Parts: sequence; C-alpha cells; structure tokens
Amino acid sequence: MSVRVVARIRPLWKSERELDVIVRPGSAVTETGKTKKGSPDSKAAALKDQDTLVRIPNPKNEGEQYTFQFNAVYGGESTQQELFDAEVAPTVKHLFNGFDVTIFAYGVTGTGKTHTMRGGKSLQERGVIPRLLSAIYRRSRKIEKDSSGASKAEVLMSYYEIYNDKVYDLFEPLEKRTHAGLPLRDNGGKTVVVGLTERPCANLKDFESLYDQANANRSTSATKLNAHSSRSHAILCVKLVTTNGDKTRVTMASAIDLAGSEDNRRTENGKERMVESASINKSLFVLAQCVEAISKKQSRIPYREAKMTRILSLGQNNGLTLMILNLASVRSYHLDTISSLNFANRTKKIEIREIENEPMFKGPARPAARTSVTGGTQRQPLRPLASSVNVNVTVNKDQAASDEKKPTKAFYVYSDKQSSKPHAISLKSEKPRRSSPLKRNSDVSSRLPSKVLRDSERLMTKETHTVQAERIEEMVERKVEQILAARAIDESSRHQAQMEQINEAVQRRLEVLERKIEGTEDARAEGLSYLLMAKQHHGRGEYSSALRMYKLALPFFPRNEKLASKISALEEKLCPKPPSPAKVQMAGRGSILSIKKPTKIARTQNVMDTSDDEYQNAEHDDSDDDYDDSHTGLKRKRVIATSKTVASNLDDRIYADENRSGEEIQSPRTAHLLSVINSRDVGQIKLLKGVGAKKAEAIVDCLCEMDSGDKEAARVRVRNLSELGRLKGVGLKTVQNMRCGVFA
Ligand SMILES: Nc1ncnc2c1ncn2[C@@H]1O[C@H](COP(=O)(O)OP(=O)(O)OP(=O)(O)O)[C@@H](O)[C@H]1O
Repeated sequence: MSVRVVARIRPLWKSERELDVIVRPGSAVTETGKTKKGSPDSKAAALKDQDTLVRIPNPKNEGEQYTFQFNAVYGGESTQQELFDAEVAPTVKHLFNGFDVTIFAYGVTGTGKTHTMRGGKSLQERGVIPRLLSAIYRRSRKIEKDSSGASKAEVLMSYYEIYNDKVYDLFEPLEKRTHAGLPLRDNGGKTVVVGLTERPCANLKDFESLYDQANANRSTSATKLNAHSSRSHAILCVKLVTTNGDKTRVTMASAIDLAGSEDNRRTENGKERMVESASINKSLFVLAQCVEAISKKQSRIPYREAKMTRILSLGQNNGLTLMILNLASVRSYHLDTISSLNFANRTKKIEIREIENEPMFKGPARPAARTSVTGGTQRQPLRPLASSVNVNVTVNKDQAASDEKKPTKAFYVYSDKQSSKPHAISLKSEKPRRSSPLKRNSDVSSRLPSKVLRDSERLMTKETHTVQAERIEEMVERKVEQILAARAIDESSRHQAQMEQINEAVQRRLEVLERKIEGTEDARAEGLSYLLMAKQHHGRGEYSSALRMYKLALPFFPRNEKLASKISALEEKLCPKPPSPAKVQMAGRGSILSIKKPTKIARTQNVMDTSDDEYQNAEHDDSDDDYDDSHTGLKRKRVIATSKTVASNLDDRIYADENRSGEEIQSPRTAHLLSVINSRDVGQIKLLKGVGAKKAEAIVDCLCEMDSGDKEAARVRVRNLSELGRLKGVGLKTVQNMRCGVFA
C-alpha cells in the first residue's frame, strides 16, 4: 500500500490578499468532464467528486499551469472535523486490528502543520492528535463494553522533539535536558530513542493535561513568517496495548508535526533562528533525498543523515502512513509551494508494507512456539506457577526425620494437569543431570537421571507404586526444560547486550567517518557551488558575474583547462581587446593569473589541488557542463547547501559589479527591481524584501519630491542600484536585501 497523501490549503491570513492567490484545488471528475449531471454514473461521481487536484502556475510562465494529483485536497474552508473524519478516523480501526499508523504533516513554515496536528483549544479547532486520542478512547470503551470486560485497551504515550538534530523528551522539564540529547538505537530494524519516558494515559483528560504540559516544553519562536513557528520536529507516539484473555497486542500510532522549511531570504532570521533553520532545512532536505532515493529504487537510502529521517523511516515502516501536505495559496510562497508539491508527488508513490503486528501470548507458552529439548517431540505447554503442584510428601519415617532436620527443599514443577491427588514421592534433588533426559532409551529407568532414578527405585520397591515412572520422567524433563529455557533466555539477553555494544561502537565509528567525509567534502563542494552559480549566471546572460564566479572556482580546480578557457572567453567577451598578460599582471585585476584567492579558499587550497580530476570527470560525465548531477545525495546536498551561503556572499560582489557597470549590463534581477521602484506602486514596492508599507511609501514620496514636474518626462527614474541606495531612507543594506528577494 502506498503512502496516502492529502493536501490541505490553509485559509488566507488578514494580511494576505485574494488577488495574490495562485494555488487552487480542483476535482479530477469535473475536470475531465467524464461524468455529466444526470448520467447513470453521476451519483458515484458525486461521491468521488472530491477535490483531488492542486493547480499552480509555472513561476516562469504564468500562462502555464502545473497540476498535481493527490488522494484528496482540502481547501481553506474545510474544517478540522472534516479532515479528521475523512482521513484519520478510518485508521483507528486498523490500529485496533494490529496495524501501526503514522500520520505526519509536511509543509513550508506558516502553512498550518501545527494547526492541523495540534489545533486550537476550542472543540471545533482541535487538531488531528486530540481527535485521534478521543477516538481511541471511545473505541477502547466500546470494545470493553461489547466484550463484557474481557478485552481491554491501555494507552501509553511518549512525546519528543528533534531540535537542531538532537532528540529531547518533551515530558522532561527543559532544565533536565542534556546538551547531547537522547541517543538513538536500532532495535530489530526499528529506530528507538533510548531513555524516553513513557506515560500511561487512562483517559482523554489525562492525555490532554500531559500533552499540554509537554507542548509547553516544545521549542517555538516568532519568525517573520509565523508568530508561533515550531523550531523542531515533534513526534508523539501513542502505544496501544490491547489485551484479550491471554492475547496481548501492541500497536503504535505516531503523529508527527514536522518543522517547516524556511526560505531565509524571507524570514530575516537572526543568528539563533538561522542555526535552527539550517538544521530544519537540512533534515527536510535529507527527507527529500530519501524519498528521491526510494522512488528511484536506489540501494542506499540516506536515512542516517538526519535523526528525523532515521526516526520517520519513511518506506521502512509498516502499517498505514498518511501525509498531510500543508500549503499556503499565495504568491509569496510560490517556489516553496512547488517544491512541497514535488516532494509530496514523489512521496505518494512510496510503498509501505501493510504488516500486522503479531499478538503476544501472556501466561502459558504456546505449543507451536516451543522447541523441544529432545528435538522435535511436542511437549505440553508449561503452566504458570499458580497452577503448579508442590510435591513434598513424607514417604517414610526415616525420611520424615531427616526432613524435619533439614528445611524442605521445595521446588516448583510446572504441570499441565491439575492433580487432585497429592504425589506420593519426594524428590530430594532438584538438579537432575543435564545429560540424562536427553538420552532417550526405550527402558524407562535408563531415561531418568541417576539420582532421581535411585530415589524412584527406592520408592518403587518400598512404597506402593502410586506414581508411575512416566510421571516421574515427565516431571524431571519439565524441570530440565525449565532450567535450559532459563539458561537460553540468559544467553540471549547476554547476546543482545553484546550486540547493542557492537551496534554502539559501529554507530560511533560511522559518525566519525561521516564527520571526516563532511570535512573534506565541504571545500570541494564550495568550488563546485561557484561553478554552479557561474553556470546559472552565464545562462542568464550575466557575464560579468559569471566571470567572477568562474574565477572564484579556479583556485579549487587550478589545472582545469576548460575552466581557464571559459574564463578567457568571458574576459574576451566583456573586453574585446584584452591587454597583454604583462599589462594585466601589472594592473593586478581581471586575469586568471592574477586572481586573488579569498582567505577561506587559500586555506583549503592544498586539499583542492587533488580534486581537479574529479571536476573534469564531472564535466564530462554529465550533460550539465559544470555540475555533476550523478553525484551521491551527500555530495549534491553539500553543493546545494554551500551554494546558498556562497550565493549570499556573491550577491554583495555582483551588486558592487553592477553598480560599477551602470545600467548597460544590468542583470534581470536588478532590472526587475528598478522597474518595481520606478513603477512607484506602493503595493508592489512593499512586497520587496526588507521593505514594509512605510518604507515603500517613503520611497515613492522621495521620488515624487525629486520630480521636476507632473508630466511623465519630468519624472525622475532610478537608473541603477547606487541611485536607489541614495534615496532617502533606503541605504545600501536595504538595496541588497531588496535585490536578494527578487527572483530574476
Ligand atoms: N486551516 C486553518 N484554519 C485556520 N487557521 C489556520 C489554518 N492553518 C493555519 N492556520 C493559522 O496559520 C498560522 C500558522 O499556522 P501554523 O503555526 O500551524 O503553521 P506551521 O506550518 O506549523 O508553521 P511552522 O512550521 O513555522 O511551525 C496559525 O496562526 C494558524 O492558526
């Protein structure tokens, strides 16, 4: 069964305008027009005629629409109750039937994940989690009532968050947190958090008070995009233990409120928020990589690269999985929304094994599960202690006398039959030799352990033969079996402890290796990011910035001829008559020979010298000249992650370049920015990054003040970024911000 993916589009906020809505739900049936009203199929169609499509324009061509199909799509008017009834309520019965259920909310920051999962305080506003628990308690009560108390269900809860890639128990107060957080461990293919508190919750009231307390420990902060932004992934595990007679079954419902991805050009996050944001984005990036690897059926799924992906184990988990994709419909989320839709589109294809959890049997062990000590002979099930018969009966006077002196050596015999008669034997030794019961001869006496044999022989000759030899043998065998079973359990727990130690050691080694790889990869990735950026600028016709980035990449790949020739070609393009190399050297600018390495690059130069070959491979391996798309997820991730930081550094340089170059070689980004400013439309200007309504009005006022008249010709136009920076209340920083926020 594949992951069920439903999209939920949140309603507009007061600050958002209907005009900016670009994401719209739609229905597949109406769309294709396959079913007309009044046709025989119309009733079925009406049932199916639920929105399943999400439409969004292509950001590069508004006339073109992208359409994504999911299992269901809920518009802004859909209520918490509707979503729960349609998507979550049906999973409750599966939970009681032995299937695990995983529900997770995914989406950009501020799109309504926490609202969907946790919701508000009022009854109508309650989210998926409290409703799920309420449904579980309701069903438990019903089952208990229907079975007249024979079936029972118990709920245990654990709740934790992954903050900056560390796991913290939300039931523990903040001051008890350790810096390293709780460790993860693999246990039989499942990832478990070691040392997590598990709290029993007898009813909804208990749950609510625990859940509220725990949520107070969750890391949230205000960002520009959400006043109560979750800074962590929160995972609630509801363990349902159902007992029916001797049968006990444990199933797990996991409800996960993921933190939202953040475009830091829009959040204007400070340092602390940036660190959180980087960790959130990294884990979501790894999640996307995992989904991509699963959909491409790759052998290596990078689950281990983030704690969240390790815990979520999408595609590795069993049971039912529901993903709620939260979306905002307005233009300012355009690119993020497309990326979320693409992620969800891939996720919906992931197949989850629909495996039911095996019930466990309490009390007597099941015959089928037992292995006979004697190899294959079926034994009767062992009975619990309560039904055992203690066999201490005085047999003769001598013995009675000796028994009086010595305390009776009582031991328990697990018997499958309740005997009404007391046993007429007393076994002195409770430790039969191990070897004897395993020798199975036809002669009864030879089957018994020597000491027991002597005892029983004595008894048989002296006393009335009240107990048959088979009975004695049976009892002795049971005792031996009991001892062997205890020993086996002991050995297996020792073995498990050893395995855990080994696992821990392997895990530590893996982490050390990963850290090592990270170190060497980072520098090379930086070089590749410069190349990637260069290629993008080149593609957009921003030659001077492309040239600058090629030059920045050069120290990472110093002997790469192709790169050198690209630089020369661009230099030629920008300055048709290049001065002689000697002159260039003297001038100290503009030539490959004279490129000054940035300090960071200089530091990594030694490492990079060897990577030239790899760069060349990258060039030839792929259709994309400069960027190796066939790299592993790890490498690509680093390249992209680094390219983001490089991008912000480069923006400063490009800005400086373009300021020098004047209007003639303006990049599309700059041109767009200036056209927005020159439009004098406060509505548009205030949407620029770092510009609020007040600043937008100030800019327009300033331009109007500078006009020499009312006519069009007399109107002042801002021609370049430096002119823009000189406007009253703008400044270079604001210009930079504005420019960064524009998507060319
Ligand atoms: N379906 C909805 N109906 C009404 N209000 C909603 C809905 N979805 C979201 N909101 C509101 O939008 C705001 C942001 O929602 P929420 O905090 O749930 O976003 P989020 O995706 O969890 O963000 P983050 O990832 O930053 O934590 C909240 O004020 C919430 O009440």
